Amino acid sequence: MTEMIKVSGLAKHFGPIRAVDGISFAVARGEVLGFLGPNGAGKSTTMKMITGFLEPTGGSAEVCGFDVGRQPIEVKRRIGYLPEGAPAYGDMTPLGFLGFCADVRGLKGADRKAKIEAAIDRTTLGGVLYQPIDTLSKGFKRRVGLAQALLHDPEVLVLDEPTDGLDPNQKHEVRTLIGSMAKDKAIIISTHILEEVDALCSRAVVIAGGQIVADGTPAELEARSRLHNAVTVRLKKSALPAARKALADIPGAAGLEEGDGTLTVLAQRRKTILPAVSQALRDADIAADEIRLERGRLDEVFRDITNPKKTGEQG
Ligand SMILES: Nc1ncnc2c1ncn2[C@@H]1O[C@H](COP(=O)(O)OP(=O)(O)OP(=O)(O)O)[C@@H](O)[C@H]1O
Repeated sequence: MTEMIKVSGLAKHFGPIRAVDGISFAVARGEVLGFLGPNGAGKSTTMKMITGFLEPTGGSAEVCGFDVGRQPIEVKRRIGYLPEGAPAYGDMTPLGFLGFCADVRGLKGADRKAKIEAAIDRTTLGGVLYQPIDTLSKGFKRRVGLAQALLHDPEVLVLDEPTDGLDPNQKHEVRTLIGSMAKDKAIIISTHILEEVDALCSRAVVIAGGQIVADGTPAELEARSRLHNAVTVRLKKSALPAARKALADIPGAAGLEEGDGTLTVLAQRRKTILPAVSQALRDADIAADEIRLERGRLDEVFRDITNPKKTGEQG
């Protein structure tokens, strides 16, 4: 596993505010790391330090083996950054802006032309190349920001809320684009959207109050959910009382919850209860409309681990 991004004890304090408070993690080639956290958790500040836009108060960040503080040019050559809100020069056209970015990056001649064309292609900007960026829709503005980040085909991408404010189709397009690039790059995206983590990320780091509170695959995080391995049974209302009785004493169960026409049998950690639930219903001659095994819910886990006042069952 090649580590492309390595963050060690990184910290940023703004006076008394500990925006980032000593975080460490690494991202390998082929990984899409989802950076998750509530507002003000420190996601953007961390990204600004990894990309060299903000100097850390403590700790260090490395990109492709180069230290962000000591070797900033080497780092900037290898990194593409979409800052929060995808800022660009509004009176430039996308073509003018990408040309400007190519010049700043020192691209020349045929290589410059080919890289601009490739970035336009990947972000489907062809139809708006000559329209001032200020007059573009939010979705197209975001694509201009992405095109700028991809322009030099960097090995590392840091994308701050790349799908924020986009409509569902645009979100899907941007996710597909990021997914298509994942194989040979290391990518960090920050997001509030948990389904994005499921759809796109191989790993999620959850940050709250400037500190890492969870780090694992989406499946590992879902396994920390109260609902992980629970079984939900949908029934006709008339069958509910009998089902409640039949499901009251399942081996390995941790409780029974009732929803609208559903009963959910919670499972004790690492216990499989689906066969026993099906058997109990059969034994009582109860026909269920649906029996569903729950994977666990990322949103529930996220709320639990980022809200210290609430105590959830955590592994
Ligand atoms: N330049 C600054 N001066 C003072 N405080 C700052 C500065 N930049 C960020 N902060 C504070 O640092 C904390 C972390 O902010 P940051 O923008 O990194 O959070 P975030 O996780 O990206 O939040 P969001 O999801 O809302 O974008 C917040 O309390 C914020 O107010």
